Amino acid sequence: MDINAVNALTYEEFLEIFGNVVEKCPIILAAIWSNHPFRGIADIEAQISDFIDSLPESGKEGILRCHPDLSLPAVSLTRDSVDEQRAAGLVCMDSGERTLLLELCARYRQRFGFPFVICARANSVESIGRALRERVNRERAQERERGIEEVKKICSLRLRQILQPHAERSTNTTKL
Ligand SMILES: NC(=O)N[C@H]1NC(=O)NC1=O
Repeated sequence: MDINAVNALTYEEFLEIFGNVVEKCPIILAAIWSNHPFRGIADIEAQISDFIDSLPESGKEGILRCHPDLSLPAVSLTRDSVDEQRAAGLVCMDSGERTLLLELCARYRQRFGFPFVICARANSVESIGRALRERVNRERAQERERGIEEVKKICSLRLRQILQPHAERSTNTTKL
């Protein structure tokens, strides 16, 4: 889909196609629709990023809370999340690795009050495990910002998946 096709969409169609580029936050896309026509993919991305940056801390934490924990059963995930977690190799983990990851995610959520968010497509089971062990010990403000950076990476790849579906993307399957 090119940018002219995007700009020709109705609001409802736009939301249907792009509504989940920030996980379960269609309101962000509903908001940036006010500024269309868009100049290109970078423009859409910048507008989403600016909108997120303009939110208070509670709003940013709200966005993080819309993300599922890694490694949950596929039935409770959006299609996008399932594909991303598969790309990182999270669906191939053995039960020991899964239990460890879930425990670390629970510890993180308990400490910060929002889930651990990382761009799965840019990582492997191994690097996700490493990042979790490191990030669980950080400060809340630091993790709020880091989580939002990861949300933006996820968003960028989801936008490219829609607008440039044939471009190459990284997939990793390394073990924990
Ligand atoms: N918790 C978390 O990081 N979730 C996600 N990461 C990603 O790339 N897709 C997700 O749903």
